[in-house]
Formats: sequence, C-alpha cells, structure tokens
Amino acid sequence: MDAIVKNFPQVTDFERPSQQEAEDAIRVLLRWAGDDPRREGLLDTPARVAKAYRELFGGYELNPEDVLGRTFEEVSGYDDIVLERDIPFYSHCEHHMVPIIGKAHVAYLPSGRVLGLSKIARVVDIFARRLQTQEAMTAQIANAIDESLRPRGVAVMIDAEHMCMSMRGIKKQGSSTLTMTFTGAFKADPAEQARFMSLVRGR
Ligand SMILES: Nc1nc2c(ncn2[C@@H]2O[C@H](COP(=O)(O)OP(=O)(O)OP(=O)(O)O)[C@@H](O)[C@H]2O)c(=O)[nH]1
Ligand SMILES: [Zn+2]
Repeated sequence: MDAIVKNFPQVTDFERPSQQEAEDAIRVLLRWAGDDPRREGLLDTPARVAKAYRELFGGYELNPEDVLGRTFEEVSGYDDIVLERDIPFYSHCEHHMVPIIGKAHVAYLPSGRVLGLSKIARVVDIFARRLQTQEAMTAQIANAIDESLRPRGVAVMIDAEHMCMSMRGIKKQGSSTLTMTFTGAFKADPAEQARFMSLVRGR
C-alpha cells in the first residue's frame, strides 16, 4: 500500500450518502436501540447526530500535507529534539465506533526546517477524526511528518483508553494502551528512543 493511500483514505472513491439517507440510518439505529424516533425528544436527533458526525469524522475532509507544508528555516541552527507532549485527542475505534480518548506525544529531530508547533496537534486531530485503530493512527502521524518534513527522525507515542474496552465487552475501566512508532534516528539509535521516553515521562 503506498503512502498516499495509507495516510489519506480516498473518501471520494465511494459515494457519500445524502443527508436524508444519513438521518434515516440514524432513525434505524434509534429503533435498534429500542427507542421510538417519532417521540418529541428524538425528532431532531437524526439531524444532530449527522451534524456531529461531520465534526467527529471531519478528518476525512482534511489532508495532513496541507498542514505540514508550512515550515520555518530561521531557527539559528537549532537541530535538537522538538517534542510536543500531552496532545489530547478524541478518536473512534473502527471496530465498535465508540471513543478512544488519549494523549499523543510527538517528537522530531529537525533537519534544517521546523514545523509550526500548532501543526503537530493539527495533524494529530486530522488522523484522530477518522475511524481508527491506535496502531494505525500512531503510524499515520509518524509517516505524515516523516514524508512531508523529511526530518532526521520522528517519534510518536500514544497513550489512550478505549471505550470499547471500558464501557462494554471486557469492561476494564482505566486500562490504557501504549503504542509507538519511531523513524530515522529514533529508530536506529536506542539512546534517542530512551531520551524521547524520558522526556515524555519526565515532569
Ligand atoms: N489492536 C487493536 N485492537 C483494538 C483497537 N480498538 C479496539 N480493538 C479491539 O478490536 C477487537 C475486536 O474484536 P472482535 O472479537 O472482532 O469484536 P468483539 O466481539 O466486539 O470483541 P470484544 O471487545 O472482546 O467483545 C477487540 O479485541 C477490541 O479490544 C485498537 O485500536 N487496536
Ligand atoms: Zn473498539
């Protein structure tokens, strides 16, 4: 699978349903849950849910390359680690479509160019606002930064709780999942990995 497909599912490859179709589907789910979509409190719910979905899954509309294209070179030769830690995010697991709530820690070793700090969090949001597995999201953030900025290395760690593990199924509240992806110098050099870990953990 090439990088473009991996990073940017082709939403245009399939037909997006109409607003009416989306609202009808939500009415079916309301009935599936055991309620009556015709009762007053639920009359506007399909429209609200459709609107909320456009926001919660707005990442399909956005291309990380647009965000990562803006870089700066005037950093007086700074070439050490840049770490944005504790970036909060909400995503949804692609298996159950319930929330994944967590924090992302993203670092890179610049090679001449640096990113605007907010852009790292924007990239996290673009991928979080899609249906995800935590592993895929971790790799997608790392690959997007690696491919567009071409830094000496990228490190991404995600620490998240999956509501499909706590609200339902095995019902293990409070357990969290850690995933990480390293590229370049972070992948090649265990000392760089250890430095990233201690910076993420250190307070
Ligand atoms: N690797 C991985 N698994 C995930 C993620 N989010 C949810 N899952 C798991 O996806 C699996 C889906 O398993 P299935 O047996 O197909 O579905 P299920 O019957 O609903 O499974 P249970 O959750 O065990 O009740 C579950 O084990 C979930 O915990 C994720 O981000 N990464
Ligand atoms: Zn799940």
